[in-house]
Amino acid sequence: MTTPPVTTRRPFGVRLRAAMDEHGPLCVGIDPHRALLAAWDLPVTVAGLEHFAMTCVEAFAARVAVVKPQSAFFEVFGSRGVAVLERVLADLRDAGTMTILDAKRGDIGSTMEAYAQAFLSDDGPGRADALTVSPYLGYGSLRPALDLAAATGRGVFVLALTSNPEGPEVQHACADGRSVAASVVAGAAADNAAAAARGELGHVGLVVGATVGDAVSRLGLDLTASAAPLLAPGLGAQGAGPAHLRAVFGSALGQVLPNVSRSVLSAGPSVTALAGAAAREAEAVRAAVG
Ligand SMILES: O=C(O)c1cc(=O)[nH]c(=O)n1[C@@H]1O[C@H](COP(=O)(O)O)[C@@H](O)[C@H]1O
Repeated sequence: MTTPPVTTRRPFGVRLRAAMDEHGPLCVGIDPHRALLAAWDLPVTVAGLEHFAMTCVEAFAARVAVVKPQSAFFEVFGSRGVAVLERVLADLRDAGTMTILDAKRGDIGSTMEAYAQAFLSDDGPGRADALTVSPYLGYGSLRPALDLAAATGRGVFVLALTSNPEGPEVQHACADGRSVAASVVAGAAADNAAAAARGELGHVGLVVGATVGDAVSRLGLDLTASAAPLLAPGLGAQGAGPAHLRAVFGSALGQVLPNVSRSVLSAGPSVTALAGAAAREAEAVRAAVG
């Protein structure tokens, strides 16, 4: 049996709550789409990627609660792109800004252990404050990531109701009288029980898109009791707005961390314009969830 690491870092949910209170509950994505590189007059090369990503770091570090780099847009450039991603994470860490690495990992437990080491351990090269993970090999297969996150003061965001139109065919499906999404929420609630008892957010977050309409109530998901931070993508480019949040999340509104990527990034390449767009979005979501 391996000895769990000892951390002096405060629990993820506590740190996230403090960041949301300080800056407003907003996560800004760094998603260097080819079209955005072109719109910023940058070449679709590693140098263009690096310029884009470092401009985002300058604009958002110490200004927003959380920054979420999307791994795919770095991986597409190969190992040099991944090196840029690691620099983004390191610079945000140095600035004291929380990060969610959006890599949506999920595999059998023994492989999940390696993903956990890579992204959630204190010496992982791609370490972030939290990692997005996919539960479709079974919630329990995520155990190495769930436990290492807890031990190192980090978190995970487990896909529950994703923002894309194809999600419901899997996530609304029922077995033994409950939906797949409900079983994911139940798993998070069990892992967050101690934090819930302290009145804190837990280390196991859930992804619930701002685009899912009435699915939370229709499927009977008790998000409030789960004490899960709720990452809510879908604002802006995917059609949802801050005004949709109340209807989607109801009494769990205080746990919601909305994400925006393209709609803020399209304000670039000016650092001032990017920071301004993020500040306006943070104000809009604070007003909507407050
Ligand atoms: O896990 C995610 O962040 C995520 C889950 C989901 O259900 N939907 C979703 O859009 N995302 C991510 O959130 C970001 C949304 O980007 P925009 O649509 O440009 O705001 C992308 O990086 C997506 O990969």
